[in-house]
Amino acid sequence: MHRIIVLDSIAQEGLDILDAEPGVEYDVRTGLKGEELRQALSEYDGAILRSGVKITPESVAGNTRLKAIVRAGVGTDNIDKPAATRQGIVVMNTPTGNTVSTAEHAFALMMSLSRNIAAANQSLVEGRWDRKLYMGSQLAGKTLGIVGMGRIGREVASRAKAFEMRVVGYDPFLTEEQAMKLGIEYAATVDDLLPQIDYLTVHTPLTPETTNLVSKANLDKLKPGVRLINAARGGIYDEEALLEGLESGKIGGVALDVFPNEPCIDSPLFGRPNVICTPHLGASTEEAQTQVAVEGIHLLINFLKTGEIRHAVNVAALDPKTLADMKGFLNVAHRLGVLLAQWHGSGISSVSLNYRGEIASKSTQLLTSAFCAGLLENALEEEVNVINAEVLLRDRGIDLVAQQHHEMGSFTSSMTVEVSGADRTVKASGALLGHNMPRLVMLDDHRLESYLDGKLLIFTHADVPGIIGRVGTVFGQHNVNIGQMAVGRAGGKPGGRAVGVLNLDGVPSQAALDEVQAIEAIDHVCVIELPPADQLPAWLQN
Ligand SMILES: NC(=O)c1ccc[n+]([C@@H]2O[C@H](COP(=O)([O-])OP(=O)(O)OC[C@H]3O[C@@H](n4cnc5c(N)ncnc54)[C@H](O)[C@@H]3O)[C@@H](O)[C@H]2O)c1
Ligand SMILES: O=C(O)[C@H](O)COP(=O)(O)O
Repeated sequence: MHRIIVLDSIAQEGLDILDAEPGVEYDVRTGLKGEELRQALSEYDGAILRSGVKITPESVAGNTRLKAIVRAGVGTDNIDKPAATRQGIVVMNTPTGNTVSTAEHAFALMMSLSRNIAAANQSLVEGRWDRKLYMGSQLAGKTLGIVGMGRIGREVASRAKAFEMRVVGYDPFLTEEQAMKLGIEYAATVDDLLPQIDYLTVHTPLTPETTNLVSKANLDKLKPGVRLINAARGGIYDEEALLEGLESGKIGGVALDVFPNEPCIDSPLFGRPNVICTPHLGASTEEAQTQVAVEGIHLLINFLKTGEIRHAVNVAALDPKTLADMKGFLNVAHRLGVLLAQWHGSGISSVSLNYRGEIASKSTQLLTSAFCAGLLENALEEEVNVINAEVLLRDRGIDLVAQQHHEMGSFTSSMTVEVSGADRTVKASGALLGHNMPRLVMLDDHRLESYLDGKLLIFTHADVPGIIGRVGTVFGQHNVNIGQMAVGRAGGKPGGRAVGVLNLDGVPSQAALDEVQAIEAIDHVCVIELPPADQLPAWLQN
């Protein structure tokens, strides 16, 4: 049974899907924070929320159950993504469900500002008929600056064009050619855009670059009387600068839907002339809420039931077909990680992965994560999976490089991993037989073909006659059955170094290992425990 917690109020249509979904149960628990939120999250497999809940590092600390957090909306700035990633939790959003509603809200704010709708309404409510006081300004013929030409920015632009406005856009990913196609003018920088415009609307996330995009320092770049709209994130305009600009008359009006700290019920901007504020209502339409709730719930259910990852903001996407297609090789990658962690031992400082053949054109990023999960999983207290493995590895100062080679080697697909550190470098290659038979096909420079499961005894030795027989005799005497055996020679040539890999049915006693180690041609003996053949890591079990 997958358990889901709904942390914010979402549309009933989303809850209806949960009600009808077999194998899923859910609770709606809104208003949680602090320890109560941490405790609650540890009891569920998935969570869905809007902007009203803050997921901090403390909220997910020690959580070994939660696998996914879905934001029914766009901005995931209320979720500490590095903390979620470290905890192995996928964070997904619903990027398109509220685009049009938010664009319309930005537009509504712009129109309300230009025609004093809110203040004029209030004057009537208060019993005044102030026609002269509320002289407005027409949008047609005016210039609108849009910073952030993503989904919402583009919808605002197309509406502004319909209102016969001249539109100038800036976005680091907007090219002159794209601007032309959108029927807008291109600005190379925000500074180029600011002096030209009568209205400014921002549709970017809050980042170091967009914080205080309008500030006291650049007020003088604006045209007198400019009207500013923000339905993106609080903090993109410096509120002190807005106050100063309104005071001096440099700014003709301000409309805000978002605030640096929400909920915000007290601000020096509230109630001022030429200021309209709404309590983060951009996405609050029935249509948008239905879409984000339905999409968000589907994202959660699909992830929990099939492992499909869509619209993740902290990990690469993974559709069910790719997952099914790569399952066998993910298993190879994971087992190589478990093997090399033990074959190398402590002190790993770098990992280099090489993918060869058909697999090189697939999602090698995911294979790398699967390898890292295997490499770390027995060393770390916390749960390691494909979401957090790479971050946890890099956190430990381990360098990671991966390369793809599309030409085939001896196998249709293979991967080779070299692990170094503490004056030791070890190497292993893995391949897949059929759909689900992982094989070790090279260990250090020794070619071989060994199973990649269960208890292995690996021993390196001089390539001289009699070694295999003597090792077999030792295990026979100690009553440890050998299930399978593979041997390989360095460079494939006789008379040099060689390696033996035995699949054992039981763990050999120390006495048995000592006897093997005492065989003079043998220099290194190591017992390695891999998952049984039919056991997949939890993150690969869907
Ligand atoms: N008020 C609301 O209720 C509401 C609703 C939905 C979205 N939002 C917010 O609106 C914003 C935009 O949403 P979207 O769906 O259009 O996102 P989006 O990802 O489609 O677009 C964001 C755009 O911002 C651009 N950008 C990033 N840094 C920039 C910079 N320094 N200067 C200029 N452009 C920059 C990106 O290149 C991208 O094109 C987000 O912050 C989102 O959280 C608010
Ligand atoms: O980023 C978003 O999607 C908006 O800010 C909407 O937030 P909400 O879902 O809390 O209304």
